[in-house]
Amino acid sequence: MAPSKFNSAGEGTFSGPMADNGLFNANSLLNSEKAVQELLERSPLMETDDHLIEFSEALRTVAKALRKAAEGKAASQAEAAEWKRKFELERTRNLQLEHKGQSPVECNGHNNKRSRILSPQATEQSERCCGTNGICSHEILQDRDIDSISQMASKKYARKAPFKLSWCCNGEHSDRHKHDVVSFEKGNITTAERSSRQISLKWESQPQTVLILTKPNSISVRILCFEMVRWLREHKGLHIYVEPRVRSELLTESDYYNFVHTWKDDKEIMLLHTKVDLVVTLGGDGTVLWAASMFKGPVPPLVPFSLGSLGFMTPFHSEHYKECLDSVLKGPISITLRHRLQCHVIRDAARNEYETEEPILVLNEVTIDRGISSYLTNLECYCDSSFVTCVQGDGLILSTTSGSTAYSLAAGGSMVHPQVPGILFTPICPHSLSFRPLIFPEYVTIRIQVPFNSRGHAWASFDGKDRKQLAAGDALVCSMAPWPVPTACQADSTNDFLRSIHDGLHWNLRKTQSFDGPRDT
Ligand SMILES: NC(=O)c1ccc[n+]([C@@H]2O[C@H](COP(=O)([O-])OP(=O)(O)OC[C@H]3O[C@@H](n4cnc5c(N)ncnc54)[C@H](O)[C@@H]3O)[C@@H](O)[C@H]2O)c1
Ligand SMILES: Nc1ncnc2c1ncn2[C@@H]1O[C@H](COP(=O)(O)OP(=O)(O)OP(=O)(O)O)[C@@H](O)[C@H]1O
Repeated sequence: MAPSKFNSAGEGTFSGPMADNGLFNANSLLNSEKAVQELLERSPLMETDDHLIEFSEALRTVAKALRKAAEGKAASQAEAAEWKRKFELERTRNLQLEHKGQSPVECNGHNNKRSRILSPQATEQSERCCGTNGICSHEILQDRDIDSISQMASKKYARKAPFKLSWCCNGEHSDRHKHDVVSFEKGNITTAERSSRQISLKWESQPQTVLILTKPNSISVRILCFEMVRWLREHKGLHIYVEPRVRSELLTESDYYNFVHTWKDDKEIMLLHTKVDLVVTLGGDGTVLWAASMFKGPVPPLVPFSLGSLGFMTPFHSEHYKECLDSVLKGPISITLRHRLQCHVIRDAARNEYETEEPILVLNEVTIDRGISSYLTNLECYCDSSFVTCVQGDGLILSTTSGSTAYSLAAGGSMVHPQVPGILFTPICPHSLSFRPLIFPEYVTIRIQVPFNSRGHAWASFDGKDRKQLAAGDALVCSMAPWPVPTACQADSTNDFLRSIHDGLHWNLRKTQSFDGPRDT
């Protein structure tokens, strides 16, 4: 019987009596007399074991040597990379100083033969980076040998292909170089600004006019409004605007409130931002959304007082309204620039785009859903000129980062800090297991198209209001609006955001694990 190459466990065995590594194939040896003979003639088993031990020892030594060599190589590569990095840093810094017309900073090393002029700033820098007795990269990198490396490097640097960066806006290339955002001096791309950072508002002259917007049908809001109007007039001497409804309420209360201004029509509302220094809201998040919706263009700074149940965007407590308003009117105040989305509904029936519908600005989100239709929505989504996906489900939310804690969150979108510029793309009940939410950068334009073969209509709603029907062939085009909503912070943007997700949503609240129990020894 021919010996099998595999044993019953599926492991490979050797077909010959003696395998390459010196191990025996027991089956073939037992089945062959010749093999037994051979075995007897060969060295005893004991001796073979000794050889094996010797061989494995030798292998271990070789492996050790190889490992040592590899470790040594990795260490020297890391060291070389570190020196290269320091060298590049130093060279860039010197080039920048040369560019500004200053001589490069030199360190005052103890054994340095070259004469070096040290500015107090440079000495301070040297002491900070290496201590008075240490060796620092500045010192070593400016020795003669390194100078020649530097010359070589600058020769190499001169061969680097030059380039320019330009910015593309709405499909058109602009030659304007955004040096304020990204610099690209001599082939090195560096980001200067990554986002709008924490913004502080400082009044250059005393605010004169305040608009107070209130949640309707709330007694506590009405009482606070009466009180606040009187205080702002008597203690701050401010002009006060309120909605026509509120003015009637004030006048019903007393003729005293005759000084309060209001408006008659939409035309006057359009001009409000030119008259009003500050907007105060008394209500919940809905009142902030309401206030934002009144301004179709620039929005004055908003001071939102919390008189609702949740209050993600309302960090000020109404009990302390005098202290809060005092400090806001004095300034400076930290503000959160809340980006808005600008939405256009484009009707297939219209002769040209933007013909009939005014753009709508949203602070939270625009939602396209199936409304009362019982059919699955079918929405084709494009980002600039690229096809994104087809939404088949209950609908889609295009949200700002401020709105990330509202409907988008309920639909599974991520929470995003409101200062992050971006557009959240969150499906509502998608009929697909793999449809995860996306976040697009702020410069894109998103187009949601109801296909011509759609079974039902879709409905768009803007910050939960103003529902508009979208028929087959209609589209909604959405991009970042140029007018954000500046809201005053209680502390700062990040602190307020974290406080709202902790207090409002009880985010990641869990009982702390007790100290006693199993632990690592
Ligand atoms: N399933 C949901 O979670 C759901 C459904 C519909 C609408 N909404 C949200 O309601 C908003 C309209 O608010 P409203 O007060 O006029 O209606 P509303 O009175 O129905 O209140 C909706 C709730 O959403 C909260 N909210 C609003 N904006 C928020 C934000 N940016 N972050 C966290 N929570 C926020 C409000 O405080 C309120 O508790 C819509 O823009 C939408 O985001 C949520
Ligand atoms: N000045 C206003 N005029 C008309 N409607 C308003 C005005 N202010 C707020 N609203 C609407 O009233 C509704 C409730 O407002 P808001 O969310 O501020 O109060 P709330 O529901 O008590 O607060 P919360 O949602 O935190 O519980 C919202 O739909 C909002 O759009």
